[in-house]
Amino acid sequence: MSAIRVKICGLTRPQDIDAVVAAQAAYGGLVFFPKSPRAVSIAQARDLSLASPVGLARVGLFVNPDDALLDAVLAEVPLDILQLHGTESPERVAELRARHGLPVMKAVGVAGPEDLDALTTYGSVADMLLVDAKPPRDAVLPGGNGLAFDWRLIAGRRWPVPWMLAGGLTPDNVREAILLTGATQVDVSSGVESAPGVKDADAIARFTAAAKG
Ligand SMILES: O=C(O)c1ccccc1N[C@@H]1O[C@H](COP(=O)(O)O)[C@@H](O)[C@H]1O
Repeated sequence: MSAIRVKICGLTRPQDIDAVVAAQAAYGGLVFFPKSPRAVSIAQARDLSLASPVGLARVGLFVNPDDALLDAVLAEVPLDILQLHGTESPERVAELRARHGLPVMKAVGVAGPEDLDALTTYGSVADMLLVDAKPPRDAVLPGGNGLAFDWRLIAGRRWPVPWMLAGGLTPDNVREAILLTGATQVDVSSGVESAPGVKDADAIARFTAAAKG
């Protein structure tokens, strides 16, 4: 069996959970960022979380969340991992990890070699790293833009914690990305959609099959 673990991010409907489970993805992501076309309400997220089978890790994606938002979500929605996709400092990552008792995956945007130091810094406070493309300066979303970075920048790089590769991955390029970077975990959002915010079950199946080789 392949050791590659796949995260499908931005699930909004019960049939998305079915597709993720059928494709044997390891993680399902729920987006708590109102500007995203994939944003879910707390009620929606609760239903999706409760419909997730044991074995599918439920990841809550937040962008610079304040304590009130996290408290409101976590009071209602069972989550297994917090994904921080904003400009949270290392101190804030450590604080949220301790405060909520959940593993934290910190996203770090990469565009050039100068961005790699941040991975080392966050690798000492987070439980997992998400190595994503740095968003364009004028982007509305800090992720989920379907934008890839130059994978050669991290080829063969390792950090003290597990990590996932993200950014512009698709069923057509994920295998090459894995082979080039050595990633054992991959994350996708827009690359498995038929329209912004609408997941495509067939694309999810093709993505996971390609990732797992
Ligand atoms: O998916 C979103 O809408 C989103 C919003 C805000 C921050 C991050 C978001 N998604 C994450 O971005 C990466 C890459 O996405 P894509 O595959 O390039 O579309 C992925 O890690 C998502 O978890």
